[in-house]
Amino acid sequence: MDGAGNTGEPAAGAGARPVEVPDGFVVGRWRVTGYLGSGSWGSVYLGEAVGDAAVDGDPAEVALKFLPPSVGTPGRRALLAEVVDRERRFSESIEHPALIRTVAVETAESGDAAVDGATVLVMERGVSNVRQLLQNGADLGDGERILAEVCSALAFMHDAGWVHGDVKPGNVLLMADGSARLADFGVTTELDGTHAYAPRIGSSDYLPPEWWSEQVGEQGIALRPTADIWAFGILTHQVLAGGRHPFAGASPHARAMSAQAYAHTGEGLLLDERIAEPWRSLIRDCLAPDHARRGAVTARSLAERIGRAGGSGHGDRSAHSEHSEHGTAQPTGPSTRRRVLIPAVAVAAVVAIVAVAATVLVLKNGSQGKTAASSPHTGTVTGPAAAPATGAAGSPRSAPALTRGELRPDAAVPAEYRDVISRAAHACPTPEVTPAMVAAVLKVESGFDPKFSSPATDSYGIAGWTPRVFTAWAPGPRADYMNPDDAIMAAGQYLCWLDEEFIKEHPPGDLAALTVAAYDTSTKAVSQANGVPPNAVEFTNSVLEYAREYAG
Ligand SMILES: Nc1ncnc2c1ncn2[C@@H]1O[C@H](COP(=O)(O)OP(=O)(O)OP(=O)(O)O)[C@@H](O)[C@H]1O
Repeated sequence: MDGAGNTGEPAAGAGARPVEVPDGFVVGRWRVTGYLGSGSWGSVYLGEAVGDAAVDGDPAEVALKFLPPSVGTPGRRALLAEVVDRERRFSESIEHPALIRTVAVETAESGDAAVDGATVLVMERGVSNVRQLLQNGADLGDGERILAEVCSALAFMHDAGWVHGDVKPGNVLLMADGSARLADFGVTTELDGTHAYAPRIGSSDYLPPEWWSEQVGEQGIALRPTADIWAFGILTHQVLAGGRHPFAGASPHARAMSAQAYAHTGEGLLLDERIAEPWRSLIRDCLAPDHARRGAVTARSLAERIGRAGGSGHGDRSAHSEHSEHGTAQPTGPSTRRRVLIPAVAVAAVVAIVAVAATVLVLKNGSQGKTAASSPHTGTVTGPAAAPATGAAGSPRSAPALTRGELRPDAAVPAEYRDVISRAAHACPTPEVTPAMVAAVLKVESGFDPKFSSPATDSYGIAGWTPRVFTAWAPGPRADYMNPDDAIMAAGQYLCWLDEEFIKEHPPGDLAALTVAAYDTSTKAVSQANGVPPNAVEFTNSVLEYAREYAG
């Protein structure tokens, strides 16, 4: 299905709310009056100002985003703290008519243990978002103007030295007056030179191809304005083509693979025939396959092109009438709490509907392997790693038995994990990722111990996940690496991705072995070693041996 099927974000409102807040709950000068929806990190509620506590400039209605104080695993808590901090820093720094304004940041304190300590972002309230409109099949007749507004916000952010990092239809809110505003600044980050760094979080349908192979350093992954440009290209295509994504695939993961294939071959960009020039050429430029070529396309230049194409928004909203004619960020008068910076390209008016949503949160292990440090298997392997891997680059023995590796009924694989191991492997279309391979990885990683914990290597649970890496492959926003089902499904997905990468690249050597080696180290390490890197030989051989033993 064109529209709803591939906006890359799950249906709204499904599942438990990360933060349950009762109607009537008061935080700061706001009272909760209803529920709007939940995302990966928190829940958003409708709010109104409490009696005469409202101060000048407060909107009558607000959206209250509750970000929980301390839930989940240590890794998830750390990531959440970072998301909160980024939202706060950005909101307190800049303002623009096409950026959702954060009116206040509060901390919930009421004696309700489930809510107390939550950070609450008090925001202007949107009445709908572009994802909902596309999923509902609404006519986005005014799509060009919405795009103009989003682009003006991006140009402003980039000019002021910020990268949004999560541009997608669900983060383009539509206001009661019809105007569009960009929201959700949990990944937003300030540039330091040409780069900024962010946690490796994103919505896979909107991530540029190079994102998947970036190094993850101490500060996170490098994020450049070109990532926003790519995402804007995808967004533009979807807005102008009834929600259709420009890369083929039935899932966000598959479409991300298509985008990466396109980055290698230059083929596979499927522009919808409904889209007219000059929009087609604008999308093509935004979706230049590599960062370097995309670097020539600035959000400011796009805003100007859109203006020439007739999609430009114009007219100022009264509350934001102090503009720099040339788009140079500049502080205005005695702003109460925030530096107020306004750009040249302003905004206009549109549509509406209401609903809720949740987002795909993806994080991938690029160059560091599944664990940020070395795997915990060394010294714990009791399996028959007899014949060591050989060859200059540690090329392992081939593993013919792996390619049809269902689990033998008498294999020493705990019964309670067989079903999920099988599901995890069969979710992968490649022949190398089999139940036997997945089971063997678990055996070597943890000995099938769901409570496995190795703080020294930052790896935990049955699959030995490093928490921040797990987030990328987690089967859902609330998945837990200590939960065997979640950990095993994520391990299967990660193995699958690695195998698909090698299938595309055709490196020399046995694909199963390379996949296992990359699982322990990284695709980059395997490429550089032109085979199994020396430090992955023991792990790889152990896994292959167990896989043969387990295979029927
Ligand atoms: N300022 C707002 N006004 C109205 N609705 C909002 C506002 N901010 C968020 N929402 C809605 O609340 C829901 C949850 O939003 P939130 O930003 O937490 O998550 P998301 O963007 O859907 O997902 P993720 O956090 O995974 O990116 C969404 O339906 C979103 O449209």
